[in-house]
Amino acid sequence: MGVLPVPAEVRAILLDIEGTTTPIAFVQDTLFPYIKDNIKEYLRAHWEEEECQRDVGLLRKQALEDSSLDGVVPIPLESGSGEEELERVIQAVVDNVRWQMSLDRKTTALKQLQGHMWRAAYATGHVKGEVFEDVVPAIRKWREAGMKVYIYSSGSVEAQKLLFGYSTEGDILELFDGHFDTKIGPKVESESYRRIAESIGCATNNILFLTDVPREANAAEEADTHVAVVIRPGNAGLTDDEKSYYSLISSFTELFLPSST
Ligand SMILES: CSCCC(=O)C(=O)COP(=O)(O)O
Ligand SMILES: [Mg+2]
Repeated sequence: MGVLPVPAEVRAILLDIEGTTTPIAFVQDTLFPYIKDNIKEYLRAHWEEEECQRDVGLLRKQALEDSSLDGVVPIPLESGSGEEELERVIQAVVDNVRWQMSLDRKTTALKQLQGHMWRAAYATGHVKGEVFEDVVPAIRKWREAGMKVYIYSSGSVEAQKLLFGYSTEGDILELFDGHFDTKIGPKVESESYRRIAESIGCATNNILFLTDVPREANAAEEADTHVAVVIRPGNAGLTDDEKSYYSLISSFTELFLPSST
């Protein structure tokens, strides 16, 4: 096992979810199929609700922005009433969501709807959020050492709170000082890390960001944030250059805080 010393100026640890706190397989094989299998029924059941209409409105706007992309599915406005017309619009939403998911897009519109759909899956006990076994004990130790701990995931803040609120380790939301999603900006843009630092009330170099995705690490580093790339079972492989360039950890226990004993 390696040891990665955390620079003394780091005051906050910012965590990615998929591939970092949580197996990619849980997201790909449990969470995403739940959306694909249940979306049509969900839309039929919740269509009249304000939240559902807001989600559809966001998806429609995103589809317009995506209009130059290959395979995009536009979402028409309902013209008139009647079951057939409703089914036509719902089918367009279903096809749009399936198209976005086939490309693993991280649009806020898609992530908002997914977060709302997972609510029932977690609340009924159908799904429990998976976290790697080193995650909870390591975060507890970091917090005891005075470190702040935040989440930054493409999954919506609501989806993040469900995953950790209904996790295999119980409700572990108390471990986090705050949550960020794509509303602050995409994870592959350095400006997002500057905004996060501003929101936390620290400098970008007071933050250590842990992620499985080198493009995200690169964006954070451009903003002068410390980074380490996390290697977990099931994560995408790294190139030799990435392996030699980035600090790597395969467990949170490998982080060594200056004040740890
Ligand atoms: C918050 S659970 C859902 C995860 C998700 O939808 C996703 O896109 C994961 O992205 P991440 O930024 O955590 O790698
Ligand atoms: Mg990730």
